[in-house]
Amino acid sequence: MLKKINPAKTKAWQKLQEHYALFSDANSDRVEMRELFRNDPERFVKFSSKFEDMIVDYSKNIITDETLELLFELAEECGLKDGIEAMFTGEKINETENRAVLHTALRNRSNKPVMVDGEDVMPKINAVLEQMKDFSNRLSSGDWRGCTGKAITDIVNIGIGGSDLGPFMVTEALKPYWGNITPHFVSNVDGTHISEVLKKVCPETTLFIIASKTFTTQETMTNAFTARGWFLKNTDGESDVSKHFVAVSTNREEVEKFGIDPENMFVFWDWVGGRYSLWSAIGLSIVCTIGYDNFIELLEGAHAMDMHFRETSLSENIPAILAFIGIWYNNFFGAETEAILPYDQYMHRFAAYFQQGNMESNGKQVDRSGSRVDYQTGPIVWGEPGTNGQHAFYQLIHQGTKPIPCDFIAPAQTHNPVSDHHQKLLANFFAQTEALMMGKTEEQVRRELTDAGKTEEQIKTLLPFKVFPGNKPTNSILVKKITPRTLGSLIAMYEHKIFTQGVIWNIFSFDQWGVELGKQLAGNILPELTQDNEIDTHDCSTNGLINTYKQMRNK
Ligand SMILES: O=P(O)(O)OC[C@H]1O[C@@H](O)[C@@H](O)[C@@H](O)[C@@H]1O
Repeated sequence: MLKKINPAKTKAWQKLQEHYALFSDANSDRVEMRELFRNDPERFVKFSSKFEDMIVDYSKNIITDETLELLFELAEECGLKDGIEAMFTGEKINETENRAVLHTALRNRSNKPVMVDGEDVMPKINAVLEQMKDFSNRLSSGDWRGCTGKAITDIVNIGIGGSDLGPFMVTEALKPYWGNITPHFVSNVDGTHISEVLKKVCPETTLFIIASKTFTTQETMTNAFTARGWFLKNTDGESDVSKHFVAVSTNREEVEKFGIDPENMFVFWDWVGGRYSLWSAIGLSIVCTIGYDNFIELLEGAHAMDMHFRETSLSENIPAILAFIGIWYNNFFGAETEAILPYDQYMHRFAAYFQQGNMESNGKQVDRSGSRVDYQTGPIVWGEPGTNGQHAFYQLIHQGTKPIPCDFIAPAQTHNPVSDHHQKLLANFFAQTEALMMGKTEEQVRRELTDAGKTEEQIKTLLPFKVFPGNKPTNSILVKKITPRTLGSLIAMYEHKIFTQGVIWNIFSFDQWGVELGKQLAGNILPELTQDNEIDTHDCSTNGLINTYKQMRNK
């Protein structure tokens, strides 16, 4: 089990707090990155790690050897190493749901046994993989026929949260690997989402994958029933449903109730968390889109990162180091957010994916003993692909008042070598991380303005606005190319970063009770919306909004 240690009460935490004074804004002699770089030409070599075709450069952080040493001490005091073993060996570390956490078993390509409740889970994982392989081969070869004998050309994954974000992000990131099946994704209960997707597909050649761990999620079931209604309206009869609807779930009973043949059901298990489920049967839409072999490459890449995370000492451990640096800013510099900035258009959903990964996992205020924490936990995670972000929100990162550590991610090789686009893209990547670190001093600005022929008066007026403080931290993650394997490693790297932080913050990262309340209340309100009568069962704001909505919808 994970230890229950208040990180803020550890010796390392106290030392980190003292150490922070060196870098604090309150210290007029503070140590800044510019100086650290000036004093150590080896800083890049020292503070970067290679992993297969990936390099993670964390040298542009406000850290010294001592900072990392203290963070390693913190991790040791909090029992990180034992925690990692507990997760990999199937201990029920998701205590509030009494579940193991074994997304790593789903990509355990060594096939060594992983035991849960005395049972090796590998045979059943492999059996589902075979079923996914067979199914996707039948789809792409045209062996699986729709109701009028035509081959399937489009799949629609209906799911939400973990049953949508992972497959959507991965299929987008790996678009260059698509075969002859086009994927579509419907998640939002807003009827616009399904309506727009249904406009693009033809019932005879479309297969719906209803993806839901519980098979009770309101949004997914509503969209699934709408899809079934649309399909039946446009074809002839109930019997055809089996050729056009398959399910991915842990809940056989509900799948059968919906009318999906259990033969067409792909199972997974309660030890797969929703937001960690793309490696399970939830990845069916990925398999159908990029092919089974590429999906296996994705699993292989993740497995390689798993091994690295499990077996490498903390001082060389990439996910752990990223986690420690995150804690450093979150808990000592008071950073509230982190940006993930992929310089790769195909990865445009990567930040959104890890927004859920991070915020649902570590958005917790109660520690593992059930007490309110007295320190900050999970950061707000956000981001957009470069260079679009540069023209939108980088201003605040450069010159705003909030510290925002950023991860820059880019491939050295593009799938679309169009003239010099990629060099321009990467020039921006490198320039931004350099500018964020170096900033622009008063002296530089003064020289520039003098060279531009400005008067002393003009220089004085403009100077404060044109100075960049710099000292803004970034991690740079450069991969050779975005392949299924590299993507698998990248995702696993961030997953383990989240895990590491959760262990140290002494919170449970694998439950999500916080999403329940809204669901419950929506369930109470829905029947109140069916009639036009005035409602007075809530607070005056909620009553007022509901009653105004009822008036508006009728006029
Ligand atoms: O896969 P199902 O059960 O439909 O859940 C979909 C999503 O629901 C949300 O409320 C969260 O709990 C997510 O973690 C989950 O991925």
